[in-house]
Amino acid sequence: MATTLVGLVGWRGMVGSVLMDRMQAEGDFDLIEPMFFSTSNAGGAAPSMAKNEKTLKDAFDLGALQRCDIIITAQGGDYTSEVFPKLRAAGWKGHWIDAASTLRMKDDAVIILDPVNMPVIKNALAKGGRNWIGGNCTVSCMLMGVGALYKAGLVEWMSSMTYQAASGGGAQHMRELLTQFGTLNAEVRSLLDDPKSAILEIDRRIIGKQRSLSAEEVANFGVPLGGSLIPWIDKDLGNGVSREEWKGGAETNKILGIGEAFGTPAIPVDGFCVRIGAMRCHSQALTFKLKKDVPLADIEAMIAADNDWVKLVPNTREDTMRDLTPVAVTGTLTIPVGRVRKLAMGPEYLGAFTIGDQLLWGAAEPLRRMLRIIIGQ
Ligand SMILES: NC(=O)C1=CN([C@@H]2O[C@H](COP(=O)(O)OP(=O)(O)OC[C@H]3O[C@@H](n4cnc5c(N)ncnc54)[C@H](OP(=O)(O)O)[C@@H]3O)[C@@H](O)[C@H]2O)C=CC1
Ligand SMILES: N[C@@H](CC(=O)OP(=O)(O)O)C(=O)O
Repeated sequence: MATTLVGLVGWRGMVGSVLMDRMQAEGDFDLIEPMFFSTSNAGGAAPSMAKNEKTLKDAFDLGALQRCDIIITAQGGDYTSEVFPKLRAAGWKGHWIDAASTLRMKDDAVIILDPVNMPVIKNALAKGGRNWIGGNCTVSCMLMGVGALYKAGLVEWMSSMTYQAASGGGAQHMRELLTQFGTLNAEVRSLLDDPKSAILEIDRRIIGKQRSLSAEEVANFGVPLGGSLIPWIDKDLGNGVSREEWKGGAETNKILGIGEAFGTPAIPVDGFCVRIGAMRCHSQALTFKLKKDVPLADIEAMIAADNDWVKLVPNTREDTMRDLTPVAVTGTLTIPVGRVRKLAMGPEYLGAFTIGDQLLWGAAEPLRRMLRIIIGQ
């Protein structure tokens, strides 16, 4: 059988680079013939993973794209909006695997997170599905951690309070955060060097600096993030809900194959999404109302056994501080779930805290795994 020709668009961006690393680490390139595309450097040299197609193709060249059996894109929503409809209109029947949110809620698209929703993916594949979209990073990381409770039909509702990293906004946001930290540090460096300096003077200078950062210094986030937080992520839907918060409910249900579109009642999922000064891990505090009182040990066992990446962190101070932080999780596929305990509201109320690297399970990993599912490896 001819090797599957896979078009790669957005491979040098932040999500794309993580995707390339993972594909190389897992030997995915051994199974495919890659064709690399660019929106800015068509004709340039393709990266070292190229085999027969050694030059970059124009990412807007429908003819070149149509040659591909599968296209994986991490180029962004604008690219998807521009190219995808034209490709389908031109009769292209290949598989489209996409990191952007543009197509997620379309009826003919599946949000891919196979350790959680393999049955939904398999069912769509059997029916001829061809549009496979990575989920919102916060939702994907949450479901990798506590999907077991949903699969067991135990969740009446869930509320999540998130602590989302700068990387969710893109590379420039990560740079801006670090630049702000540097500016703030420089503002009080001499006072920090002097152990006898007054902390309230340091505090006064820091807030003064934060409030006077130039427009350039907050160009990406809009307001200071270093030493602060921003309780709004993504667009304002006009009803008091941010688009990131809306995705929590809409995407969780769609991933699980429940809700109106599937003829079953949706599970209410809601909360507040907050940007904090972490680099690339999204953390979230979860509150569940369970349908019944389940012993804590059974809940812990269910979570721990759900998939190969989830890691139950014992609810102790020491374990939490060692294993349940963005610093511990960054760059790994491990999804720790800790602080699991019954809440004071009653035996059906469960609390948990989970963290995921939003560029791995939150973006790149589901895409390369979908490629493997399609090619049957
Ligand atoms: N950031 C995130 O956390 C997540 C992002 N996504 C989605 O993934 C998509 C891409 O996001 P992200 O990877 O952050 O975007 P980037 O801005 O890092 O990359 C997007 C494209 O920008 C071009 N580009 C221009 N200058 C540079 C440069 N200096 N270095 C690298 N690339 C450059 C590249 O295209 P070219 O090579 O053609 O010039 C690249 O493919 C978005 O749709 C986003 O919604 C999904 C989940 C999480
Ligand atoms: N909105 C997420 C990142 C992201 O790209 O999400 P989505 O793939 O749903 O657009 C964040 O800012 O943390």
